[in-house]
Amino acid sequence: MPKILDSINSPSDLKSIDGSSLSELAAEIREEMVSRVTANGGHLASSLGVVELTIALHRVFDCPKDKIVWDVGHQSYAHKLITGRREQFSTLRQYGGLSGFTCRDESPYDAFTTGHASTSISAAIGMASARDIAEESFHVIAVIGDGAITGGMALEALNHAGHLGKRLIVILNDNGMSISPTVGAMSRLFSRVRFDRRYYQASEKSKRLLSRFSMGKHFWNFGQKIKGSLKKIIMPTTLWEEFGFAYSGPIDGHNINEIIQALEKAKNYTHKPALIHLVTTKGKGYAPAEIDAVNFHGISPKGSPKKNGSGQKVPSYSQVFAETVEMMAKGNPKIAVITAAMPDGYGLGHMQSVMPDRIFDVGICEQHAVTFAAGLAAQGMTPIVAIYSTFLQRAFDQIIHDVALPKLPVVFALDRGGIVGEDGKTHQGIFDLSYLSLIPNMIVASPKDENELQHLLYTATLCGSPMAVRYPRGTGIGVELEHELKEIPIGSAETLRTGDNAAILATGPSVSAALAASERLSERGYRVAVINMRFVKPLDEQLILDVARETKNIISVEENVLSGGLGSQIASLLHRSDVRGVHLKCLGIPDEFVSHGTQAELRSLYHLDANGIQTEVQRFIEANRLMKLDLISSHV
Ligand SMILES: Cc1ncc(C[n+]2csc(CCOP(=O)(O)OP(=O)(O)O)c2C)c(N)n1
Ligand SMILES: CC(=O)[C@@H](O)[C@H](O)COP(=O)(O)O
Ligand SMILES: [Mg+2]
Repeated sequence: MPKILDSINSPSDLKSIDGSSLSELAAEIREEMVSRVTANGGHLASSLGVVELTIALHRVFDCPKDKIVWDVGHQSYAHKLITGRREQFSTLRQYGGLSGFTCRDESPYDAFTTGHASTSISAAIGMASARDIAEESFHVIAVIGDGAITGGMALEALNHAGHLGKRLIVILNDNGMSISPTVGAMSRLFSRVRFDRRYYQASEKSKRLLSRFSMGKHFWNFGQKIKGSLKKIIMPTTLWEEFGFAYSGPIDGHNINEIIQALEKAKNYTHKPALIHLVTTKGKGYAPAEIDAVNFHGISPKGSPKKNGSGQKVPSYSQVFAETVEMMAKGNPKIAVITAAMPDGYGLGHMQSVMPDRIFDVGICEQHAVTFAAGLAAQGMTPIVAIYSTFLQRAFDQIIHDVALPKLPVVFALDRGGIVGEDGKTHQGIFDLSYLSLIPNMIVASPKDENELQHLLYTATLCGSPMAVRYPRGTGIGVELEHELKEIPIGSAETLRTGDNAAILATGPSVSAALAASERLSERGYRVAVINMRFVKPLDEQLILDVARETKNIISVEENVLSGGLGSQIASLLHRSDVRGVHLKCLGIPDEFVSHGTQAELRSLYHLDANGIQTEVQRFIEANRLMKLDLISSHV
């Protein structure tokens, strides 16, 4: 039987189908998402939860003239399917394929480029303000989850929106979940509204009462008063109305007709922003995701786990981080861990269950997380801030002003440093070595393997300065984990292989790739040293200058932008040390955003895998040899 979805090539096709077929369409969209995402990986549960909302939005509004801003954008799969990208949907998150988030370059229906949380309301107010200045008349709708709305930016934006009083619709998609269950006082308030049957009943009763009183203005006012006092009994403050929004909810977010009615009503608020509170189920319609929304938030394509030399499963860097931190916290009562809504990504579930008072999940609030950690450190604690490399960008000033300037000993554990893969441009952790190294008092380290990760974390808790340890997404390289934690001298590099033709100075996961490249080069007669630059700041200056003088050919390798990273710091060292006749080649990410694809594909693209490094080093040595020969012959 032909599918309704196959006939939807744009939102106008959706508008032309009969209202009674919309539930069937929702089921088809879910089927398509489940089959593709379980095969290729991606963010499944969030997208499943907003299928009815997406259909309702595209029925009621006229995109791309009207603007829908999806917060984070990880829930936009149904939107992509409806807005002309159905045929490319199988390429989602693959190299050259569709992005996993909304992206202005990808489609005119993607009003805003997203990936990081809590931006939607700010962007939507900006669009609404531009519209009003230009005297245009489209609608702007921000769709934000109960997790993302706890982010500082969202709260700042609500404050601004209430002040401006512009026409704008905010849809709160409340499913009780961030990646893990949503935390915080706001989420407590939402769950009271969600689960308090009295509120539903009270609002139903007040609706009936109001309809009776609707004959005259006097009665209408009286009815509003009753409604107001009922709300006050159940919700101590009518939060949204106090913020200056017209509030409607809670609404069943899986009932298309109810959503459509609420949207139609919200369209008519012309001098005030409107907020619609939808209650949805994360993972809706796919039992495994409804039961386990945490693990179905984002899923990987099926793959077999990597094994180490003795056939055991190789742990991920995140697992090693979590085990090390828990072990250190057991022996040191000063250690506390702070996560910004990512306990699962960091593997902190076990520690949360056995030491709940030593882990603080602050919600999607990276800026607050950092200054909160500074407060802990100011009182003698040793806080470990566990924030992915890309999300820590949010807290740049907090790192400088609240941590580094007073030299508070805060440990930053940056998971997902370097190339992360399928999440793409918004999520690659390729700026951290630069943005952290430029900050005075900051120590920046990156382990060559999972064993060194645990030692560097231990070192960070002892060093008495702010220190960042950045490590990659995925499994370790399969080395044995030493049982005793060791302190590594700050700023010390490590020579892993000697050689006098060239020296590769690599950091993080690039070290093992450099070792493999050097081994292959030795088979071709090249003697190439490999140095593990486990500290990017401070650099082991003496070792670098020694190998530079000996080999004359230095190649730096890092999964970071070239600007301000390891290579540029080595260049600056060579320059200020006045070392003559040394050639330097820097491998890393050029001045561009790195798209989505597998980590292997992207490393290969930027010549950051063993093959790429081998080719680059060989070419570099040969070019410099030729140059030397040229110089000699021109002198003869
Ligand atoms: C600044 C930032 N911090 C953390 C994340 C990681 N993250 C992505 S989605 C998400 C949960 C969002 O929850 P919610 O907004 O309620 O959406 P839901 O998945 O429940 O639909 C988190 C923590 C992010 N994308 N951006
Ligand atoms: C949408 C988002 O920001 C997160 O879900 C992120 O994709 C998680 O990344 P990991 O899968 O690497 O934990
Ligand atoms: Mg949510």
